[in-house]
Amino acid sequence: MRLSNRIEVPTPQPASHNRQSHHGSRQIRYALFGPSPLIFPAYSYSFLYFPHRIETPVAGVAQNLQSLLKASTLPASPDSPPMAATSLTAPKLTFSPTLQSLYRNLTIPIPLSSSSPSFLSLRKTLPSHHSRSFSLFQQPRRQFTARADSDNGTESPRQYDFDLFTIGAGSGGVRASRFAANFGASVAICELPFATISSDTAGGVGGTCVLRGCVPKKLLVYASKYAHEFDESNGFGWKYESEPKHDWSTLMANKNAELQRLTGIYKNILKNANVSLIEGRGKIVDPHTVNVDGKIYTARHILVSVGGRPFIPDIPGKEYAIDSDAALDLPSQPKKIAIVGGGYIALEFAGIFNSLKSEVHVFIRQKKVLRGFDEEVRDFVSEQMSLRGIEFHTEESPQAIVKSGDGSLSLKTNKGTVEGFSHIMFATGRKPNTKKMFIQLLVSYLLFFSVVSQVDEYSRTAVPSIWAVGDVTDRINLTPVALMEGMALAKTLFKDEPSKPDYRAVPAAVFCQPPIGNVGLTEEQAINEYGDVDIYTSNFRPLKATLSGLPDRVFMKLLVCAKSEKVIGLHMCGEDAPEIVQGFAVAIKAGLTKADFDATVGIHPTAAEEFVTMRTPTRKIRGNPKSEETKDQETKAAAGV
Ligand SMILES: NC(=O)C1=CN([C@@H]2O[C@H](COP(=O)(O)OP(=O)(O)OC[C@H]3O[C@@H](n4cnc5c(N)ncnc54)[C@H](OP(=O)(O)O)[C@@H]3O)[C@@H](O)[C@H]2O)C=CC1
Ligand SMILES: N[C@@H](CCC(=O)N[C@@H](CSSC[C@H](NC(=O)CC[C@H](N)C(=O)O)C(=O)NCC(=O)O)C(=O)NCC(=O)O)C(=O)O
Repeated sequence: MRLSNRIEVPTPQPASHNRQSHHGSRQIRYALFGPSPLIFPAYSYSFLYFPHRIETPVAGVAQNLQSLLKASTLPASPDSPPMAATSLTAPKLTFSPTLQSLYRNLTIPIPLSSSSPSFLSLRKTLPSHHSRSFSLFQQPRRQFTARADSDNGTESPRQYDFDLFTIGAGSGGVRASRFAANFGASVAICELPFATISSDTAGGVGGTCVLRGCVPKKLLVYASKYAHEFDESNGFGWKYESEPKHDWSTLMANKNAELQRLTGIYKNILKNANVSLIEGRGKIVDPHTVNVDGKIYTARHILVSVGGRPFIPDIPGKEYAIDSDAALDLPSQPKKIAIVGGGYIALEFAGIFNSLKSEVHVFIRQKKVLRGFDEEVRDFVSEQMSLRGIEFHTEESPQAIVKSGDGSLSLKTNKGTVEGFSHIMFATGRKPNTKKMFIQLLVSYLLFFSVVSQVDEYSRTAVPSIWAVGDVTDRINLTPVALMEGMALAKTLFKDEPSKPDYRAVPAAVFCQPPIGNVGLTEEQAINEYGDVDIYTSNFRPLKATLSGLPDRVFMKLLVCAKSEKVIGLHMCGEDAPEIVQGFAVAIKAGLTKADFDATVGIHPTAAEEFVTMRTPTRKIRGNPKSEETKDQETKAAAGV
């Protein structure tokens, strides 16, 4: 699509509304419901306004607001980028009673009237050294005069340095930026310099997936899986003169070289897409301004795609613990490791270290691993992992880590103390990486409470010009989902095609050993949602295990809605599960029925063929005792009986 010289923000419309085309500002009125600071966007065409007095209990924020007011008296830079010809009034925010009362409790009165320096007037008043950075990005690309919001329904054109400024060059940020640029927008993206371990000063183009998550993790999974394959090979006649040995430092060096290559590739992807890459930490100054290490950039839209960082609970001795960033880049392989947590990351690393012959203990605070997964899969995977030598400590919560004189670590839990660890890893979830991007001034205040993680269906935050995608938001934290969100946002903003990411039937995998793949509902969810569900399961010894002699098994499960006969959930734990489930996810997404599965010829001999040859339900769940009778009647009626 082409962009005219005047960009209009395609304002997402709720499904029930017809999209309206008009020249006035399309605004979102935010309503705060109840005491919770969740902000729900309610679409309307009224203007947003700032309250006349803003007081804040957050000293830092108040100070920032005061500094802004002070800074606004600085003389305008002679080389400032061209400002809009028409002077602009502040955008107006309509605050709900809850937010208004929040503000009433603030302590320092700060006048913000229409005549006060506003976010939009700030740009004129920046010191010259800030503005100079602009010239770096005066590339020979099309200049767009974006429309600015005004408070009388007429439009005042305003120029920004960029149409889109993205903070964070991970999967979601890169995807949104490069497609926005493809659609004709001028785009900049900022990211911290590369390092294998993230910190307040290091990150790298590529983000979590490429540098500290999916990709290096999968490389370590590949490395470790050989051990199981060596074990399997004996039964097939392979003999080794000596036990194969693994060299951890070779793996780390090769993995890090690949990460260097990939971060370079991602820089090139951005360059080729005409996206300006700015190295440094981005902070939002106001709804249209980003500060990157002291340089100021304005943008019609700001995208927050800063991802997440590992979270370690605050217990004594936590400084001795490592997180997944460190675990991916250890100088030496752990001899004996405790892994706290029973989620994706915990199980994947347990598999890696166990296969590489470290002694692995997993501490989970519940009875089972993988909360939220299908119950049978949860049981099956922990049985299989235990058979491979991992020791699970259930219902044990970490209380402290103690370092002994010999350097070894002990983990104290509610049930006792386990000693002698070379490493203790916490895989206890991840938190949005917003701590240091704060984001000064009122915006930070709003974002702090509404949190970037609370976005609407189009990824819009509480501030209309600020958007967020990927792990920083509280949605499904998976790379392909961030890619989908980034792409949808680029279409919404720059392709005149308002697009909502579709979270139905998102397939997922856990690369533990054996791995898990799933798509659709768990048994529990299926029964809650549909009541009457036919459950097909298969728990079998795969062909490979017959000669390998290893106790490996495979578990597969199909959930079928008894009424519609659609397959509404598909689960597998066993070799190649992620590869197999990716294909079947198409069938689930397309809403195919059990009859469609049955009509598909299997590929023999494969594990995957089981999914099309499960003939008899293992059990039928009937929430409504009459439903079977009703179904029979419907079938008879349809058949004209
Ligand atoms: N293959 C993939 O696609 C991968 C995806 N990811 C993504 O990254 C996200 C983060 O992964 P991960 O860190 O494993 O997070 P998860 O949310 O998957 O798991 C966190 C685990 O830590 C436990 N836990 C949390 N707090 C504490 C505590 N204070 N004490 C003890 N245990 C605690 C949780 O227990 P409880 O259940 O009791 O809350 C849970 O078992 C995942 O949700 C996923 O979206 C990560 C890796 C791979
Ligand atoms: N799936 C294959 C390929 C893996 C792959 O996609 N490798 C990525 C690196 S990490 S993966 C990083 C991730 N890419 C993807 O997830 C690609 C997914 C899919 N191909 C798609 O287009 O949607 C991402 O952050 N994308 C941002 C964006 O695309 O805007 C790559 O770029 N390789 C180039 C090379 O090796 O030379 C495999 O497992 O072997």
